[in-house]
Amino acid sequence: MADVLPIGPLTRAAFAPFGEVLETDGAERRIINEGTTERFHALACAEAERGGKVIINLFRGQPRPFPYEIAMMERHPLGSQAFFPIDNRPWLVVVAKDEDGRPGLPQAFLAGGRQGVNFHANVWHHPLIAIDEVSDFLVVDREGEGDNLEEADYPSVFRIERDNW
Ligand SMILES: NC(=O)N[C@@H](O)C(=O)O
Ligand code: NI
Repeated sequence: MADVLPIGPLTRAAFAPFGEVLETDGAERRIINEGTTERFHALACAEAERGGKVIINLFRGQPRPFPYEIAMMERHPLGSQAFFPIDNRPWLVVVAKDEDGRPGLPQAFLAGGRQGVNFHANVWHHPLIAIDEVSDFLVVDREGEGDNLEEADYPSVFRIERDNW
């Protein structure tokens, strides 16, 4: 019987061990362009180790079927990876602490439609989980030499129920 994962709200404090939450609340706000624009400054810094370059992508995520099974995690040792939803729809973020080179217990967060995340380099996370509809995301991550993808399967799956948030 798969363990059902609790799903918590995405907050800066809860997500701090894994990276930053990208949102306007609590951000450094600068008024620019003769007062016509608010700049929410430096929400996170992109990392691109070993001479890699930071690239900007669009991801179009197919909605995951629920109940959804978390059976694996991945991480990017050489760079960070940031996701920001374009369609203003909620999505799921699943991360885990490292335990001797393997992902520990998954931690699931429900992200709002105006909340993004920046996974720090080498942080275990599940690949993009879109909910209910095809969803587009702006993604900032690293391109360059070296193997920037490490994957790990869990010995048993964890389940995410649709009515669990
Ligand atoms: N593979 C890829 O570019 N995407 C994953 O890293 C992901 O976290 O979705
Ligand atoms: Ni990734």
